[in-house]
Amino acid sequence: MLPFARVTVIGLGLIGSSILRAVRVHMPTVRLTGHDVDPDVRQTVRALDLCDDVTDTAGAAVIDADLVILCVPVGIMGDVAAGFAADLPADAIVSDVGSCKASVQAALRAALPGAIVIPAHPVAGTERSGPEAGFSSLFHKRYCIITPEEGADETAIARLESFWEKLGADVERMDAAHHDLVLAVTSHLPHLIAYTIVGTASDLETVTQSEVIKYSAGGFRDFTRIAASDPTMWRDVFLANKDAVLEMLQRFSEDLSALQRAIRWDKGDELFELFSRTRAVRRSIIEQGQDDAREDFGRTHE
Ligand SMILES: NC(=O)c1ccc[n+]([C@@H]2O[C@H](COP(=O)([O-])OP(=O)(O)OC[C@H]3O[C@@H](n4cnc5c(N)ncnc54)[C@H](O)[C@@H]3O)[C@@H](O)[C@H]2O)c1
Ligand SMILES: O=C(O)C(=O)C[C@]1(C(=O)O)C=C[C@@H](O)C=C1
Repeated sequence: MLPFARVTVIGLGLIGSSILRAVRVHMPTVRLTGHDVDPDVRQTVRALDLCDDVTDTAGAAVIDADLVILCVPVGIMGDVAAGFAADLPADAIVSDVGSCKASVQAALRAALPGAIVIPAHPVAGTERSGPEAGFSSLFHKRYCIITPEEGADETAIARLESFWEKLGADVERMDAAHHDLVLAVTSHLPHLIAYTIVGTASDLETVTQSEVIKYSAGGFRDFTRIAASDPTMWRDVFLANKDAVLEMLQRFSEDLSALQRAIRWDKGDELFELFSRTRAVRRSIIEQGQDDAREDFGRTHE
């Protein structure tokens, strides 16, 4: 049995359009409605025929929905929800895909008093954005973390879990604050480091006469992929998950200083020990099969 018959997606970029495509593949009888604030995006989604209806307002998109998923940048989730609050059916479940959860949860709760809100985060994405960047297998074998508030309706949680499982995701539950700490180190800090290193290299271009870009090989290239990620999305994530990111950044800075000291004082054994530990982390990720989907993605889309 299908968990929902009428699904509305608000924000039709990479993640929103991937959800539409995945629902079409895995639950083809579901009626899909989409809305995006950008008329060009709405036009593209219509041309790609990704859903049954594309509406010009958020209110019109939610009016007969039984699941509404917000796929907009985390900094505007609350405003977008407030914009459709008056049109939301009382029994509709509202969810989101935001990359951090505590602040989004609070914003949705404030914008939609009395509504059934079950936040979620599919831990799957790419550096690309917009409706043309989406693809139906994005969530396949990737985690989707659901962060229900204490006391949230178990039936609603189970329906949302079933929805994500049907899209191919492995669903886990987590407390929102814990989610934000974990993702600060596994996702947000790596993006911050990539933005920094590519920014530093590009500042150095005048000194190195463009050789940084010219000779950029494997390592730097990998960083440039991450550093090409959407500026609006990531500005919002860092501001919305400020406390957890700053805490992880503090730890990272201390570890970087220790590494700096080890290099200065020729402590080769310390460097070797760290690099051996990090190699083991990579191996255990591969052994758990966590990297397969990403490698498939790279082959298809680069
Ligand atoms: N990109 C990733 O790797 C990734 C992964 C998991 C979760 N997320 C989360 O998914 C959400 C969307 O990210 P994305 O990568 O799809 O971004 P995107 O830029 O591809 O799409 C966002 C869409 O939201 C629309 N939008 C902006 N303001 C709006 C408004 N007021 N009303 C309606 N639509 C509006 C934009 O026009 C755009 O089409 C973010 O919250 C992000 O944190 C992203
Ligand atoms: O692969 C990428 O490009 C991503 O950045 C995806 C990624 C991640 O950091 O893993 C980015 C943000 C999300 O909220 C979830 C997934």
